Amino acid sequence: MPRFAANLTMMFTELPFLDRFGAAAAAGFDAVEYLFPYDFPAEILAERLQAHGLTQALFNLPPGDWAAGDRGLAALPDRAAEFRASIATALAYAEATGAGRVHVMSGLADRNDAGAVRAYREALARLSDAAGGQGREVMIEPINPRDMPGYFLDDFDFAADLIAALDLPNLKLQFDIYHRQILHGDVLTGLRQMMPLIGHVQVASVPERHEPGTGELDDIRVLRELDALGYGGFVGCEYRPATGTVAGLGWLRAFG
Ligand SMILES: O=C(O)C(=O)[C@@H](O)CO
Ligand SMILES: [Mg+2]
Repeated sequence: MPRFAANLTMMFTELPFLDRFGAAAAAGFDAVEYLFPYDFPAEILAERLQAHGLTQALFNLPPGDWAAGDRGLAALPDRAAEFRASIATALAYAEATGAGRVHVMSGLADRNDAGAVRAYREALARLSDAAGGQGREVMIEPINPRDMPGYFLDDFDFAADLIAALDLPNLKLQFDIYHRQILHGDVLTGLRQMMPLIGHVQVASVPERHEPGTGELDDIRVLRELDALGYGGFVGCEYRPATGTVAGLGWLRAFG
């Protein structure tokens, strides 16, 4: 059975960020993920994790200036120096929090631009090498253009082909079921084909991005397939609760 990680960027938003750790543990989670840890000292986050017996499943590298519209740096040739600096920042947080994997966002760029593709490949090789030295994995995640217009990595096959071509032992696919359904559909076949490449899974209903099982797809059936495929990693609950976070956790009971 996969282990479910509460996504503290989207869940428990009724509470201040640092209080979400305890709330997630009280709700039965033993792992958490979130977009970015950088607003808080790493030691404070580590203390929250330890106090509540939580595992840090994943977080993202610094994405550039999010408020100004940046959505990652990896495929941006003119931001390469900033990207290199962001590796050290992210890995210091990963070490302090014990996160076994980090997600690197590509940025907004044209996937048909050879310069962007070259920068992306170089960035992934550099990051994977640095993270691998600490025993950590690196995730890349295709994101749908409705949520993130202009995002470079917007195709699962492109991501899978790139991972295969780069052949880096710790570079993996972040398979977000929500993005997969919007981008391509054919979710079960995608999972079956790409399972050897998958290092992290996330789930939300389509199209509202609410609790699993409340949208157009039988998310519970999809999650059971993960089990059948022998997936033993984390599933990040990256959804916006429709009403309250705890009130909306009924779907988790299907998994005991
Ligand atoms: O949006 C998603 O889906 C994510 O997993 C984030 O890490 C990137 O915005
Ligand atoms: Mg996601």
